[in-house]
Amino acid sequence: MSRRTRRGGGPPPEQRRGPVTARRGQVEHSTTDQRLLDTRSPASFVHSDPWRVLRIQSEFVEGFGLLADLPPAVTVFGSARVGRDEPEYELGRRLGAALADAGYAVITGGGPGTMEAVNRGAQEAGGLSVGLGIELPFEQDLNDWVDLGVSFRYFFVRKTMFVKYAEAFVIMPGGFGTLDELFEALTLLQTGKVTRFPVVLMGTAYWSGLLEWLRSTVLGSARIKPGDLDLVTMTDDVDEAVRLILEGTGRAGPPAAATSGDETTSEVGGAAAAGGAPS
Ligand SMILES: CC(C)=CCNc1ncnc2c1ncn2[C@@H]1O[C@H](COP(=O)(O)O)[C@@H](O)[C@H]1O
Repeated sequence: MSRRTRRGGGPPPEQRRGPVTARRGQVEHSTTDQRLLDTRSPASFVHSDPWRVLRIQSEFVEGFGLLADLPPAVTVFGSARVGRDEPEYELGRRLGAALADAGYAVITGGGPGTMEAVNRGAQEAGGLSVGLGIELPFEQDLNDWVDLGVSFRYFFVRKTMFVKYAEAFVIMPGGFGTLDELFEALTLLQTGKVTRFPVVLMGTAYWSGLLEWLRSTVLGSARIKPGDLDLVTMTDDVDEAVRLILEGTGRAGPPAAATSGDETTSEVGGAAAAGGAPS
C-alpha cells in the first residue's frame, strides 16, 4: 500500500492497494495485515457459503493430492450392513483378494460391512487397500483394513474421487447408498462423461430383479435405449468379474501390481506406510 497526501493545491490524498486506487474518503487508515492480525471478527462467517466453498475446495485438493499417484484401481461398492458371518462378507473378501492378485489397488467407502470385507481381502492379499470415508451424523471410523484413507465431509467430493481414481466399478448387493453409486456410474457412462469404464454387478440373485425391471419397464417405456443396458454386466464369480474388468479396460495383461505399504513400490503406498501423504 502506498499513500500520498494533498499539500496545498496538489493532488488529492491517494492510496494504492494492489491494483486498486483509492482517493479522498476511500483512503483506509490501516493496512490489510493490520486488519487481518489486529481484529477479531464474529465467527459466523465460517457457516457462510463463500467460506464453505473454500472448505469444499480444500477437500478436492486433499483428495487429488493423496490419490493422484494411485496405481490402477477398482472401486467396489456394497452394503454397510453386512455382518462378518454372512456369505456376502466372504464374497467381498474374495473379491478384494482377487482384485489385489490381479494387480489392482482397491477403493471402497472405508466403512463397515461389504466395504470392510473388500478392504480386508485386498489387504490380506498384499494389495493396496484404500478407503474414502464420509463424515456421518453418527460416529464413523475407517475400517481396520484400510491402509490409505481419507475422510470427506461432502458426499459429492468423495464421489468424484471414486470415479476419477478407478478404472472400473464392482457393485455388490446394497441399499440406497449402493444404488446411488450404481446409477451415478450408469449416468456418467450413458452421457459419455466416462468411457471404457466397466460396471460389474456381483450377485445375480440380488440384481436380476432390478435388471429385469429396467428392461421391462424402463426400456419398455423408452426411457432408456436398448444399448444402455449393455453398460452393465452381472456375475457371481470373482474371477469372471476381474476378467470383465481387464477386458473392458482394454488391458492385454494385468496392471502393474499395486502392493500394500509393507512391500510397496508405489509412492502412495510408501506414503501410507510412513504415515504421511504425498504433498
Ligand atoms: C452401519 C452404517 C449405516 C454405516 C454407515 N457407514 C458408511 N460408511 C462409509 N460409506 C457408507 C456408509 N454408509 C453408506 N455408505 C456409502 O454407500 C454405500 C453403502 O450404502 P448402503 O448400505 O448400500 O445403503 C457404500 O458403498 C458407501 O460408499
